[in-house]
Amino acid sequence: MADVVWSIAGSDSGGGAGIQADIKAMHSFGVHGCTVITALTAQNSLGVEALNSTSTEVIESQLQALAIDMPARVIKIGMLANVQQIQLVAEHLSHYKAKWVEPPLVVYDPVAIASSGDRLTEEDTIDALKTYLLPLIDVITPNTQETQLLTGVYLIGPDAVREAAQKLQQLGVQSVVIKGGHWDYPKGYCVDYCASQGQEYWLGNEAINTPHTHGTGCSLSSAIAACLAKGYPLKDAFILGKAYVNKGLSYAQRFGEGIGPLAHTGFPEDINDYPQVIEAGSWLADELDFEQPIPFNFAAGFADTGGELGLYAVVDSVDWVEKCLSAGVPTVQLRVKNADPETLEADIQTAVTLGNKYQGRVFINDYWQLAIKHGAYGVHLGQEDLSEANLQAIQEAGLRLGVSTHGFYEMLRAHNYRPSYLAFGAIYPTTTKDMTGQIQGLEKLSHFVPLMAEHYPTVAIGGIDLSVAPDVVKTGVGSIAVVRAITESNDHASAIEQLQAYLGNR
Ligand SMILES: Cc1ncc(COP(=O)(O)OP(=O)(O)O)c(N)n1
Ligand SMILES: Cc1nc(C(=O)O)sc1CCOP(=O)(O)O
Ligand SMILES: [Mg+2]
Repeated sequence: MADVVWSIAGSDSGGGAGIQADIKAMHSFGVHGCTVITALTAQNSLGVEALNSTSTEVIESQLQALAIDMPARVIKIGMLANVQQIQLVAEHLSHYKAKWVEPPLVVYDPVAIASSGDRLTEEDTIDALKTYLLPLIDVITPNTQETQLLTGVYLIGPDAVREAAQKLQQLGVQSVVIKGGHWDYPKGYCVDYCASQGQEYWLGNEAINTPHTHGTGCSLSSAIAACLAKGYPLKDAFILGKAYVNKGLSYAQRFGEGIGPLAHTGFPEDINDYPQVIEAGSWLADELDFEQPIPFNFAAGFADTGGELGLYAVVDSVDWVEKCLSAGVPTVQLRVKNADPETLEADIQTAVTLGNKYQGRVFINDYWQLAIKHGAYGVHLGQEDLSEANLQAIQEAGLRLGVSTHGFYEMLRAHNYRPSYLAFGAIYPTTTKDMTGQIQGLEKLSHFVPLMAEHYPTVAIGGIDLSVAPDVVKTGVGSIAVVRAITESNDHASAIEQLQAYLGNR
């Protein structure tokens, strides 16, 4: 079932929404889209002229044909035209979830009203949706009107959005993405929301000024479905879906007399199409009245490193700091876990002194106060540390700040802080640290690097050794960070020499 996604939805004869949009969006993300057509709409850029629902027999035969040969990793559902269709699809989904060896994830875009304002489902479907379908849904992606229709909550501000999402979760939906295309707060911006597994994610960007928005909702949910099929976590699929739609709106054009369709333009490669992660301190947070943590330590813009970091050794003792620096490693991190409080401060001080002696960059992991106190070159922090460390103090002391990221969401979150470099991990499985569920692979690394290389030195970490280093370097990443490839090699000086040769003059 590798990367197969089904779309159970209506056909749009105008080619802009429904099945047609779904297939194009899925193709853009490199998954194979299959279709189960629930209705044939006679539609153009001016509106819906006729809606011909498919019979339940015809839907069932399409489902059966696919189930026996091309089971889906993710099933995306769009328009279901009547109660019979809802019941039939729900029965099949229950069966797949109970019986398939790899049960599919289900993404539901509750298409009730077309962007032209035409209603696309019969009036009595809402109760059936709540009873039969919603309890089977992993991710629902309603727009403002659909959210209001399903929950009765009017989306007048962020708290109302949270309340509506909770109501949908009480109806059995696992995760909720509420599309903000129709809100206008803050004025001129488009803000979207995702609630999943007890976490919330807010994304925002300036609204893209085009009348050609037909198919936006179908495309967003198909992009999310495709990314989930590729194994991306929902927060990353949410980011990519939003970037895809932003790019599609920028390139959208008219084909008839009315509203043109979103353009389908492949994987979003330009950072300007990506939304901002909204969190306290970030650009839209004040407008949305986000509560600020106490103490509030947000800071953005850190001292620069003067270029790429080259070979980056991550080691747990001052002995290793010296061995690496003396063998010519340009960047070394002292990463001491379960530190002995008796020796920690002296070790940090020694590491800083060694950095000065060998003219290498020495970063201190975690212990930012001691790094400031002893004038380290820089500090390396994880995502959790960003909310807790005193970033203003690090910035004022002129230390460089490196930040770990694991995926697109964390990458864009780190971008809010404008750190000195970004690390992407874990590229491969590693035994040095538990990175379960966070392995990125080379394909994602080759998206991260061009998105961020204009703004930052880039670092790849996790499972990198001599055998894979040449592939990692081919992505264009500026630095490779390694633990075991140096500390567990038989001959660390020769491992260092080889890794540096792969990196060339980076
Ligand atoms: C270069 C580099 N990248 C990532 C990490 C991981 O840092 P963090 O997320 O803070 O996790 P710990 O290292 O503290 O376990 C790193 N140390 N260095
Ligand atoms: C410390 C660390 N951080 C990672 C991340 O992805 O953030 S992966 C990792 C371990 C790297 O060790 P090795 O080179 O031995 O695989
Ligand atoms: Mg850390």
